[in-house]
Amino acid sequence: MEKANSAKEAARLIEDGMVIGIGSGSTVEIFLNELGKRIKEEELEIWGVPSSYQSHMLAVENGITVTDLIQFEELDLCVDGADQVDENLNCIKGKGGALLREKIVAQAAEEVIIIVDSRKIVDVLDERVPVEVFPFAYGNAVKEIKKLGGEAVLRESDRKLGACITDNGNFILDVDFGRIEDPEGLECRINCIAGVFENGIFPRRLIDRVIVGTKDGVRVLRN
Ligand SMILES: O=C(CO)[C@H](O)[C@H](O)COP(=O)(O)O
Repeated sequence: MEKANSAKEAARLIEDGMVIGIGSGSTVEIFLNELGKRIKEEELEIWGVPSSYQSHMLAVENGITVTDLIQFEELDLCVDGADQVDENLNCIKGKGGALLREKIVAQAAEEVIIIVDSRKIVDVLDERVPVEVFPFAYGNAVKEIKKLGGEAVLRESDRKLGACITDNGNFILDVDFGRIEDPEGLECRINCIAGVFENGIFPRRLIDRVIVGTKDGVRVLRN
């Protein structure tokens, strides 16, 4: 499986004593399970700041000492998945609804590594952009996003009635902007809307390396 190849390669890069940012999603889950095997076999001590309850629980299960950005203001490395990546290393993230904390741990890290399978690489980003919004700001945020050329849809929960609520108690809007020619500019414009906490555009300035899983191994894109 392609994503397993990228996750395993990232797990090999972790060194004893590192403090890492932990993204979220199914590829990160494979990464954590692989890292867990190394922690057990090689008796490594790894500290981690998880970006969601999902990765928090997986980190604990795999022997990572969970910590936070109060204890450490800088992380050695951050490993995370993505929903789309262009050849310049701009990414869209947030299908799992964890984008706010994911962007915080990415910014706190000295190096950010994205792990994906090859189907996620595109010429120009065009995936819907998740935007985490304070519920009180919902209607105004939809209107302001329209002015930026986006059609916003409230993400609904498939397990209960109504809105999907993030780990931080907020709404997620999934926004169709069509082709995104200026990811960095759009990222900033969305974040200027009152009540928006963060959005899923992770521009290339945040990303150092993308490990793309292929059928036979990996291909590495560097910034
Ligand atoms: O951004 C994310 C969660 O908020 C995930 O990293 C992204 O959705 C990729 O997930 P997966 O590895 O399951 O395809």
